[in-house]
Amino acid sequence: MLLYALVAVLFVGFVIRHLSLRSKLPKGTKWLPGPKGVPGIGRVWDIPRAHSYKRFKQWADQFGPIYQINVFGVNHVWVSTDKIATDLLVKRGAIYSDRPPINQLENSKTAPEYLPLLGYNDVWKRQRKFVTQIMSRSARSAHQNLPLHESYQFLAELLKDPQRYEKLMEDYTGRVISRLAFGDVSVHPEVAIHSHGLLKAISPGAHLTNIIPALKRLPAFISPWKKEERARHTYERGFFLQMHKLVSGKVETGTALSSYMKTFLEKKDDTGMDDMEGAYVVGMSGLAGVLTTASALMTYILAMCLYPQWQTKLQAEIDSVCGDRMPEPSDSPQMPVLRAVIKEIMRWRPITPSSIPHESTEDDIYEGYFIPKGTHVHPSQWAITRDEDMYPDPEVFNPSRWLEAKYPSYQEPLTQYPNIRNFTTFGYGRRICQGMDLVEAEFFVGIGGMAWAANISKKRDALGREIAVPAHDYTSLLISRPKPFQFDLKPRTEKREQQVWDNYFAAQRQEAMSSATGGMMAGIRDPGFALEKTVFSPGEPIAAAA
Ligand code: HEM
Repeated sequence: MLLYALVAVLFVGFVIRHLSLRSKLPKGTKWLPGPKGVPGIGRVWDIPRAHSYKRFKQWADQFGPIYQINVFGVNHVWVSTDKIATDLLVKRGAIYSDRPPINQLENSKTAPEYLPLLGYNDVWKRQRKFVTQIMSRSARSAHQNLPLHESYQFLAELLKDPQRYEKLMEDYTGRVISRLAFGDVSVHPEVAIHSHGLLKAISPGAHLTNIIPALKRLPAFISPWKKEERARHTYERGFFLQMHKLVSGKVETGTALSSYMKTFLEKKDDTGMDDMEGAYVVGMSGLAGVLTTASALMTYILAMCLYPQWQTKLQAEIDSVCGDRMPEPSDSPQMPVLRAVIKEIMRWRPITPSSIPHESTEDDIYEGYFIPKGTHVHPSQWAITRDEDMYPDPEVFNPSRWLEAKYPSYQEPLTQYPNIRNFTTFGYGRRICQGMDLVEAEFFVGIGGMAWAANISKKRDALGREIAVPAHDYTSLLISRPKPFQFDLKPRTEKREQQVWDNYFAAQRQEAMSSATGGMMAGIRDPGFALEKTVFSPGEPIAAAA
């Protein structure tokens, strides 16, 4: 009975909100086109929980590159070209940089916790400033070698056990970010656990609260969502605090490795943040860096199964530029094909296809259309990367579109372009992703390394027939990835396999030596990692070096 009364009150609330929104159209302006709905709930029944971005793209095809839709009393604007997204979110960034609330979380806009989810307020400003500083410091420092260092272990593990690719990719990106954030590689499994927890909490498709905002007002004792969120949050908070304590202890004894947390502790007075906020902003950087980057590595395998000609072209470039060795970041200007494959992966299968919405803080008029304050603006990555004027035959994985002048997306010089910086899939304006430099380095050696080391192809069944690989069977959380599929991954040659292992053992030796001298890699050995070589006898290169 209580529940029915609540639902009735909420419904009336929606209708009133809907009608008051409709009545405020300024003179001489019009509403954006869009699918019509029922007062109060809008068009909610027509939005699927899985892959809703495909429905939003269909509506873009019908109503144009900018349209609006009401969902539970909130005005949503969907943008499907890079130009309109830039006009609104970059050029008018002063009024389009707020975030909508995430209803599953408590106070996501104001609590000094998750930087990407904060409103456009002073908490966001100080956190963003701090992250800009640590990211640019770390990009300039020796930390940029970490992806290369970690890629050696990643490739060795992948050759040994390719079907564990999802876990191995998360391990790779998790190790890099755990070293950067905490100077401690051993915590990467826990960083991954918290990344999955937060991803589920903020994904529209995972919790009804994120679709029906009013459910947030249900008292805790009848809300399973609140119970789940409190448990998740307490667990995560404990981890961030534990990392803060651990690094503080090491700073005091002079044994802390360089890390975002160490920088925070040293510069705390300048940051305007207290310990809890500092622990969160560092921890959040860690969580942002695991699942996003790993998703694109998974798409690389899928793309190579479906478009093997690009593996051949990529390997030809690698062999001609690098000879026998693995690609390294300094090879980048000579490797446009590798950069084009990376960029095409991000275009073909955007990692956050539904996009991360901005919220407007003032009424606005765009080309005669009225966009009221409080509108949730979605720069639809799925649609923008399928804009046929910019990307002809958008469903085809075609890195040539970045390499040949006949394509609209082509840019010169090829020593510099294509690159992924500021690409639509990293968002827009004042809220653009802060991890782009790191991601670029991780992709270059992670994807370049896979192409250098291994041949990927469709798997064959016992009768020698190829097992089909679905071109788009992706998960439906905010960060999307291909659902597990079967493939074959084999070393390109025996010699290459040997080199993968040699690189791996050399990296281990470097860590051991660095550890002994207290250098940058000191203490970064992963205590949980015990990789055994399958083809060559384990430990051989280490013994040879000793
Ligand atoms: C391929 C990997 C990644 C993708 C596709 C990605 C994508 C995005 C997107 C779409 C946004 C929202 C932008 C907007 O609102 O307009 C964002 C924000 C953010 N990203 Fe990334 N990201 C990636 C990796 C990373 C990494 C590795 C880090 C850090 C180590 C990171 C840190 C952040 C932060 C801190 C924000 C919040 C910025 C703000 O709200 O002011 N991201 N990212």
